[in-house]
Amino acid sequence: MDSRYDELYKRAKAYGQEHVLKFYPSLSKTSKSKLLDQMEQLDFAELHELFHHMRQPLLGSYDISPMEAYDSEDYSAEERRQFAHTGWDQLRQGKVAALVVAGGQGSRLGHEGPKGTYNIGLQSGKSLFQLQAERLYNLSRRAGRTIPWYIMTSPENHQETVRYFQASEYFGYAPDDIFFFQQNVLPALDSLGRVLLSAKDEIGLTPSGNGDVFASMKQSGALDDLKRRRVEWLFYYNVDNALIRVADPLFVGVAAHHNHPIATKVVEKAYPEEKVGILCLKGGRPAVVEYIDVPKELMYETDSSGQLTYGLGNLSIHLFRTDFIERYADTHIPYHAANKTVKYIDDQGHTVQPASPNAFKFEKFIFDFFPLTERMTVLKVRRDEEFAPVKNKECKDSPATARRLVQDLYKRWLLEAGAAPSLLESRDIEISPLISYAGEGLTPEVLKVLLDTQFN
Ligand SMILES: CC(=O)N[C@H]1[C@@H](OP(=O)(O)O)O[C@H](CO)[C@@H](O)[C@@H]1O
Repeated sequence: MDSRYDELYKRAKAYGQEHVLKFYPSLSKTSKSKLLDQMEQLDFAELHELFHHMRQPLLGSYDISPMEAYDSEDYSAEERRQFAHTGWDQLRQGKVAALVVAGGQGSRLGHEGPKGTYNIGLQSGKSLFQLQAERLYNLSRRAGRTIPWYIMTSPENHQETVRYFQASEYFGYAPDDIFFFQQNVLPALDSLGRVLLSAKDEIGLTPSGNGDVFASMKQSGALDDLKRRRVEWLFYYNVDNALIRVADPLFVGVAAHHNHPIATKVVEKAYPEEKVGILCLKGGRPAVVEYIDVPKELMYETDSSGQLTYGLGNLSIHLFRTDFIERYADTHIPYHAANKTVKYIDDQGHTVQPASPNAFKFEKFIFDFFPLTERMTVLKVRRDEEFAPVKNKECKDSPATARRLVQDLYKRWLLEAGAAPSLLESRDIEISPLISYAGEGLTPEVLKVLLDTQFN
């Protein structure tokens, strides 16, 4: 055995994890060094700490109070104009970039491949990535300046994502203006806190959550790139929202006007059990309580007007000021533990596929950065204009519901632009984001072309 092995064995043993080397003697030379490389990346002390502290409840209902939000529907036409003007100014000056967290696979939707490559079934067959790219392209063209796009993948889908963009010629983007980087990973632990092996020569690793995004940006050079470009606002969003208004100028304008380090968009929850986190104050500071953690009594609590007291749903649409990211990229935010079913290799070397949860996965959540600022801008928007999540194969938040939401919005835009209702009654017309970002620009000429090309 070599000295590298000895050193790592000692390190692992100090934390009761030496079983990961159980099959080492029987491994090939390549497998041996692969396993040792993996071990070198592990922080055994951190894993120990994580396991032994996760049982303490992360939050209780004490300390939580409702939060105030600006309602975009309450803005006058003049205010909207002003905010949009400010936002466009920021875009024109190159002060805005977009960041999509896209580490997930489409497996829950029955799609083999990165979730962003999933097509929700619009006539055009455009993928989620393509819809986003075209919205960004539309804004970039009008701003006279490309909006840099940061794409966080996972080790599982990185190559496929990059290849997909290459094959699509980056949807018209200059490859230099898209920055791919991978999210961090860490091992899953069994009920005794032992690291699980996914093969005799491999430690099972799972993504460490969207809350690690700034750390990953820093490690990958994406943060330096952001600074080099003098970006001031980073528009953060989830890959799975088919109606995402990427880099929305109005939102940027509102955020820049108030100039708190973070701004976020919310919607009124559709029903109390909806699987969205809730925006609130915790100990007087901005926070999100994730849906799995919301205590029942808070979930159903209503105010004197019958509205949910905690009804501000988190859309995963945030703006972060770059100086905030820089300052806090290395700050430790807590891990959330989840009990999951994880396939593993047992001590005899057999593959085990458990029938019930056997392991803990650990994730950081992006919104745990919120309490680091005393105040943030919260903007309530219209759900039917901005939120069409694709999470499940069927029923709620599925491709079918998302597609309906997208088509209904297009229909409203067309009606507002003067299309005859009878024309749209039983048919869907798709509006390319290259033509309209948020319903603008649908002149009679454009309408005519749209109707002609899609009806004939
Ligand atoms: C950790 C995290 O970011 N959770 C977010 C995120 O949920 P997921 O179920 O992880 O997609 O997106 C939701 C909106 O789609 C938001 O309500 C929730 O709080």
